[in-house]
Amino acid sequence: MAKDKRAREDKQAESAEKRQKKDKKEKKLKDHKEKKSKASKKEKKDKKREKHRSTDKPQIEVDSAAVGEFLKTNEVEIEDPKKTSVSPTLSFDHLRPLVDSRISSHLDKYAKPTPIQAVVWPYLLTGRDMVGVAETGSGKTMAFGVPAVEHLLKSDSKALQVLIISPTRELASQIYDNLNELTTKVGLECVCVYGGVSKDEQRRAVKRSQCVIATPGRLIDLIEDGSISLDKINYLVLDEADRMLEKGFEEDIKKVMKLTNGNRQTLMFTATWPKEVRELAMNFMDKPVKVTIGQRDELSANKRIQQVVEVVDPREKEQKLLQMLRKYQSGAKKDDKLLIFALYKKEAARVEKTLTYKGFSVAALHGDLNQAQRTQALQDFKAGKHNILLATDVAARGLDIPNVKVVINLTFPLTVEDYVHRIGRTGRAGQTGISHTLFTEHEKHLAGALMNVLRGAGQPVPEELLKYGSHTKKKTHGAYGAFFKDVDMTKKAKKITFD
Ligand SMILES: Nc1ncnc2c1ncn2[C@@H]1O[C@H](COP(=O)(O)OP(=O)(O)OP(=O)(O)O)[C@@H](O)[C@H]1O
Repeated sequence: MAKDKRAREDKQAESAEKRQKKDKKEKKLKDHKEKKSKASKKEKKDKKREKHRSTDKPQIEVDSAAVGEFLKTNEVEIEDPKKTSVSPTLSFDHLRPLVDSRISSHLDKYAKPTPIQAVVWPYLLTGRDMVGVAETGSGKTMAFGVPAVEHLLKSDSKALQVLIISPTRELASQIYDNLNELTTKVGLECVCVYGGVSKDEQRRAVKRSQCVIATPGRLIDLIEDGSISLDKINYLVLDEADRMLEKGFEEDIKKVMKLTNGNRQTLMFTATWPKEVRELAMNFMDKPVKVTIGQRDELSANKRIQQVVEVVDPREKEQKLLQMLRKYQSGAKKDDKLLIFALYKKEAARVEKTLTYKGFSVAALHGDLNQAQRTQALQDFKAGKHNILLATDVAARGLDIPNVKVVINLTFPLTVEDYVHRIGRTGRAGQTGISHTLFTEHEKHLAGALMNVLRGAGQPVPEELLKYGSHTKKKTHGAYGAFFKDVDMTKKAKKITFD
């Protein structure tokens, strides 16, 4: 009996083992099939993506010696994991065969592409993901804007496909103005979506647009109330990308990215690209080309800006400010445009009052003002109605205000990246400019990083700055992202309102 039982058990064990082996084999086969089908789906997707993006017009042969010279003089660095061979569009003649004639004719107002435009256009027009780093005022808006419009023209769909995200309302509005000229010309529509103003018109415009320029807060509001859908977005730009990836915006960006088309082309543009945000950036891109103009991976300022740094006692700052204003707006320079940066909203409001009282013509731009006041201040400064603008870091990035001759840093910003952006409001599009910075012991932890920027741009380092040593406090991921954030002031207060 026992023998029979054991034999039965042996048989059962044997068939269980056989079944297990069979299951294993079947699972392996199934996995293999799934993998294969996934790979072929991806291949098809990639092919479709390339086909959709690639240009079929013949490219003009570019003189390789001229290209070599161009890359060298402009200190161009290109890191391309796919090692694609493309020639920069050194002139608009090189661009013309690659884009719709209405786009190239729109650019006729310029003599030639700026270096960042020349290098990134050929890559972007073939659908590559991109990190583009180039100095302030070097034409990055059109660097991503021209391929965006060409991308839309190549598409058969009239759906919302291009999304450009910016950290501030004023910058979103400026990008909109730039792109709207171009999209109107080619029969497409753009919409600008930002907080502080009514949503109704934005909702209506979204319905008929192919391109949206947005600040993250209002964009998410419109997504949540069902007024905007991102599932067809297949060309996405983060302008001021390092700021957009900082704490404060990071979660919003992650949310937005998830809702866009998985097949999307992703672009990140900025003048400063700190190491702290690079890893996060890579999560959103597929083998991006990285183009750097004149930076060599270091934080660097526009070399056409003369940088003056004065180390002062914090109590002397306002006195010094008055001296500077007299100096920079004297005689023939009396109508020169001057931008003063404060760090805090209250500080900006107080100094504006003092200067107005002393007879200066000042406009103010900071987060304690409502959107209408902010827009008016910027407009008045641009139009020359006021020749001084007193602002917080809401105006530090991206704003392209013609003829700002001098930038004054009354209070040093929280990071040296912000310093580079602030002073970059002058010396734009090939012009020169002056920045004058008051530096106090409160900022001594930034002295080392500031000295590096000064040296990198061939600017003098004041003796008094040296006394703080070259100690550089490492920038933390959330250093300023949490400090500045545009919030919708029409919304009930459920978020903390930063400047
Ligand atoms: N090819 C060109 N030639 C001359 N000027 C140009 C060209 N392309 C753009 N510009 C002008 O250069 C100025 C600066 O451009 P833009 O605002 O795009 O700079 P940016 O690189 O984005 O600067 P920031 O880093 O401060 O945001 C604008 O006034 C723009 O009209």
